Amino acid sequence: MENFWQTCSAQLELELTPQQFSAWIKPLVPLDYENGKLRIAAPNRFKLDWVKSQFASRITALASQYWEAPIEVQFVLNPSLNPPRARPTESTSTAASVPNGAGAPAMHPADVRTGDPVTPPAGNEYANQRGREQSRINTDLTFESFVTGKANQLARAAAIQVANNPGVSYNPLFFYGGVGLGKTHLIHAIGNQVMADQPGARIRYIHAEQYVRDVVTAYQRKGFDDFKHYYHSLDMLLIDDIQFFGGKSRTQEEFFYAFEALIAAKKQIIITSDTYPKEITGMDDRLISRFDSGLTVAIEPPELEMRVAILLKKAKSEGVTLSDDVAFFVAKHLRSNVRELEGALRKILAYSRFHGKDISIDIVKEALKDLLSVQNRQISVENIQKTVADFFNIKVADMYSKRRPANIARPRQIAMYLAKELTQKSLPEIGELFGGRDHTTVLHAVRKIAQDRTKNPECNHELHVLEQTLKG
Ligand SMILES: Nc1ncnc2c1ncn2[C@@H]1O[C@H](COP(=O)(O)OP(=O)(O)OP(=O)(O)O)[C@@H](O)[C@H]1O
Repeated sequence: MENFWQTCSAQLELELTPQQFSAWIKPLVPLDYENGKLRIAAPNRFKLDWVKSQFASRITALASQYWEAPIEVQFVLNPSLNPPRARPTESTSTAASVPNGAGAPAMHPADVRTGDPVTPPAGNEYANQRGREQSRINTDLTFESFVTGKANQLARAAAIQVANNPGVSYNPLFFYGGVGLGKTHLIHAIGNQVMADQPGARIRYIHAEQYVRDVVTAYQRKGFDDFKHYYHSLDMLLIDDIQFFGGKSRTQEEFFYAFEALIAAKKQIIITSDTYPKEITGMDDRLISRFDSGLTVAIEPPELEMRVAILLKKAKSEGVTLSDDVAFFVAKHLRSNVRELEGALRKILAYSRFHGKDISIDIVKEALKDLLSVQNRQISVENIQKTVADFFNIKVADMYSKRRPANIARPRQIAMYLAKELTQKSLPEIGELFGGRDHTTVLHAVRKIAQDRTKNPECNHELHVLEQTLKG
């Protein structure tokens, strides 16, 4: 029983973020195991419900693997583990002076990904966390832990510039790019540096969804004065995934006032979004034009070498040395984003530890079986041809035809480029699949589109949309 729990927690520690592990798994206590039934105690109802909904199936799978038999896992409440403490009530919280975050008694579990505290703070804990909570900066997300490559070097340079001269150089600074490419990481890195340089600065990181919730709360409590006072008096506002404001006019209006006040006072604003300002749907034009009034920088999906560097660095920070061939194998197969790479690495480490085997390509194939088969299934040249043809409204047959009008030739070149980027096929193989074309034709297409992509934001955006569609 004890042995099982040690193995199981070691495994989960690898699979989860440190915050998740210490918030949800560490407080659990295994009670007993009998006739295929395992009982695990959670310290309170909140944790019990969350663990049940999020981790029960994983713990059950690990238990079944350990005992090599189907196991029923029961989660029970064990209040003696942690006597109930008084939760902060609204009157003891700072809801009025600090919207949501610090004021809300219970943090939404979704905030785990943003690095916000995951447990509802109580009593002294609450008081101790206040300073950190008010900025919500995740101290792990720094420039040092951010790997740079072609895909993000411009964004990083702009971030460093702004961190060195907040409110002066580019205001607002607007980062856009697909999911899991490091936008959140980069804005926390700026926040961390400014906090270190100016410990008294009033900095606030907030996810746009939380900002929307704050507006709703202010509305319900008739607390807009406090809301305005708080946001308008910040020294730096970092707002993540602003596309969530789309279609929410009251939120946009409040944000507009905050934006104007902060910019006028030369306070730095940094914004991230999954797309560039003009493409955000349901966003007021006056906000769009303001978003674009400082510096707008894209973060691209990482190239192969950068993916390898990220894997090596992340493995090293877990105390594991990954061989180059393993890192290249993973990086070649998982191309979409850094979050996916991190998840894959966690799986590999957990798998190798659980089975007591060194990490090799075979172990990686086993550990990532599901992930790799999904990738292989999704991205075939045929799939790319169909997706690109649909996107440009041409016939799939035009992908193989000899016709060369521009409205067909360009989508065909784009499809060839994507085939090279997203599949393992060689240039001659791709040529063959595009109506028996020579490999030099494919090479020309790949180079041309790669070049266009760096020069033409419109083209880059099209490719971005296509890549996201293909990766599902
Ligand atoms: N260049 C990088 N170097 C090191 N780690 C990175 C890099 N880019 C991203 N990461 C890591 O990948 C994970 C996802 O990154 P992040 O949350 O910043 O993505 P995002 O672009 O904000 O995505 P979303 O749009 O989904 O919010 C994080 O754990 C982050 O630390």
